[in-house]
Amino acid sequence: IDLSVSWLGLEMKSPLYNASGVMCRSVEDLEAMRASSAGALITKSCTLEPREGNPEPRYFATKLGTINSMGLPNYGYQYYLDYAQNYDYANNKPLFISISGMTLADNLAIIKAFHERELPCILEVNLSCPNLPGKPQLGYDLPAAQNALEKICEFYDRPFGVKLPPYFDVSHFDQAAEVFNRFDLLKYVTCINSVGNGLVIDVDAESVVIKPKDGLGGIGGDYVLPTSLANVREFVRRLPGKQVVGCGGVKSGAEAFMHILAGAITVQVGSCLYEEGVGAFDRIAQELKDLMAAKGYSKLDDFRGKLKTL
Ligand SMILES: O=C(O)c1[nH]c(=O)[nH]c(=O)c1I
Repeated sequence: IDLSVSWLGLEMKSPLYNASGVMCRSVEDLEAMRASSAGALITKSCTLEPREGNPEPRYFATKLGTINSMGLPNYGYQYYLDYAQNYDYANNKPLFISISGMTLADNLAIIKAFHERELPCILEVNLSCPNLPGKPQLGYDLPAAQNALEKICEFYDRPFGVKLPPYFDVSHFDQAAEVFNRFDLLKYVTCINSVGNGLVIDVDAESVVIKPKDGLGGIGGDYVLPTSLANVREFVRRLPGKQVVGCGGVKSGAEAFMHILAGAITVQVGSCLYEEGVGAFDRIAQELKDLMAAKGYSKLDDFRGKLKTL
């Protein structure tokens, strides 16, 4: 059974890697990801300056998934640029860099800094952080997203990706795809980021479970699987010549299989990785292999994008 993926001029031994934000803020985290059986690794979204993030508690897990309002805690883009400059690309799995500047100017400055160094890492522009009080996310302001992509593509001349929020209306899939199809160098989209501004309530305490935003936070885990699968399938249909990375609700081989069946080129693990640790990559990969063997598939292309309709 072959789980390898070739895309963006990269080779991955496994389609599985971390969702940005999970196990990727510190060098220790990134080194744990690099040492794991994940096929790639992506850094925590970074800003121009280091950020503490929101007050704690800012993350909480339930039986069905997670809620977070981290508030973009990160060590600042230079920390990740240093990691990217010292990374041994020839002998390691692919490295992705997530960027989530607080302003367009910040985003452009960070991207310029990476561009100048002509590193093999792939940039992923986060259009969808839902947890910055008072800051609407670009993913839900398509004219602003288009403007940002235009400004980036004025100078950035290498393949890159974007991290998208979930969309829920078919007209939004159409409108978003119309924007993304304008940019040839935008080679992939990652669907989805957390489902924004959910509210988890603790009945015993009669209280919310996280401090920021009076308890509102991005939802991940089992809660979001149908939404993430829909976003993958709808964007695969609408973005010819681009790839879609599946993210949301992956906790076993079955969900990884679903995402690939829906058309995903690779599959990210967030909530499950946060709760289980890097062993999740070995377990999920084995479960995926077992499922493929039972179905008579020997490689991912045997079933990728072949979801049947009725
Ligand atoms: O609160 C966060 O740091 C965060 N949390 C998320 O669930 N998605 C994001 O893109 C971000 I930047």
